[in-house]
Amino acid sequence: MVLKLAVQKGGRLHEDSIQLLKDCGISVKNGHNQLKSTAENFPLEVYFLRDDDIPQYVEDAVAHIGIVGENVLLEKNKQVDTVEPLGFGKCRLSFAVPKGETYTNSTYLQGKKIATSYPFITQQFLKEKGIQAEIHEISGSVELAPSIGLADVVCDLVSSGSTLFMNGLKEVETILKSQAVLIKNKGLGSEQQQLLDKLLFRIRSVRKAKNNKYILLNAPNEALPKIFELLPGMKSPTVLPLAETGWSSVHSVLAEDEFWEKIEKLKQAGAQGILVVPIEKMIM
Ligand SMILES: Nc1ncnc2c1ncn2[C@@H]1O[C@H](COP(=O)(O)OP(=O)(O)OP(=O)(O)O)[C@@H](O)[C@H]1O
Ligand SMILES: O=P(O)(O)OC[C@H]1O[C@H](OP(=O)(O)OP(=O)(O)O)[C@H](O)[C@@H]1O
Ligand SMILES: [Mg+2]
Repeated sequence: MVLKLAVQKGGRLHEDSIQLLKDCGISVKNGHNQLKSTAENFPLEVYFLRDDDIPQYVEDAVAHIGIVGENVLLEKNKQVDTVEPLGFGKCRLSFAVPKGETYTNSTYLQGKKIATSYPFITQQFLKEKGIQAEIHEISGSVELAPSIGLADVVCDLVSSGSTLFMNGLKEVETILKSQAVLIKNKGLGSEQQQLLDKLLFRIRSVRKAKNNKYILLNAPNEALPKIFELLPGMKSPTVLPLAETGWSSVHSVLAEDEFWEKIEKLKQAGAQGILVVPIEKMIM
């Protein structure tokens, strides 16, 4: 019994997908042009595919699970379950217009010609807003469309915005925020579900660890109550006496997103010699 996983063959999600497996202790070798690989130390078979095909493969149970962007998942509109967001491949699907244009709201799009690789999502948005527009589907280099007279507007993926900028366009409306997600077939057997649960446990431990830091600091004992308030830790902070009397070392875990704010407050409360180290795995 193996779990079959579909990942992107190349492109934006490939490396992060393989790295995630690696962080989960699963090594997958994929040589050049190799489209299938078996993990060495987990009952996992990996298929390397165009991302567009992944939802269909998972719906059909050719692959039990897959890693794909939410943008592709929504566009393909297949019957699969989303299991877990994976925190990479973050981007948004937005309308963009030539930078000299004035766009106040979506009524601007009425009667316009829109170039996109996401005709289904774009059409849904227009329908919700009651707008009639012409959608011109193209599979790549969408940002070029206005400058060569193919369209008035584009609806495409944006991350840093540099592709839009380089093509004289400006982002005017975001219709979807996306990241890579783990999807699964709706009718998984119990053995595959068990393997998926095992994999998911590892993925969650890895992701939790990435979102947290281990913090060590020294503080005078009278500052400890204030410091405990700032550092609840996984259960409660670890406190060890320092060789110098009246001082302690405090160890705890801190969420990445509240990191800088907390560090300031800890310093104000009397913390010194603060060390922050990455956590490799975090099992709750
Ligand atoms: N600029 C970006 N920053 C971050 N994530 C992105 C960016 N562009 C795309 N993505 C995400 O990565 C996914 C794959 O993007 P990529 O450009 O590699 O797709 P593709 O060219 O369609 O590849 P394929 O050859 O597999 O069809 C997208 O569907 C999206 O979820
Ligand atoms: O806002 P930015 O950071 O510039 O990123 C946006 C660009 O990234 C993606 O294309 P990608 O570079 O993956 O090439 P592709 O269109 O050939 O897949 C997307 O289709 C945009 O063109
Ligand atoms: Mg694709």
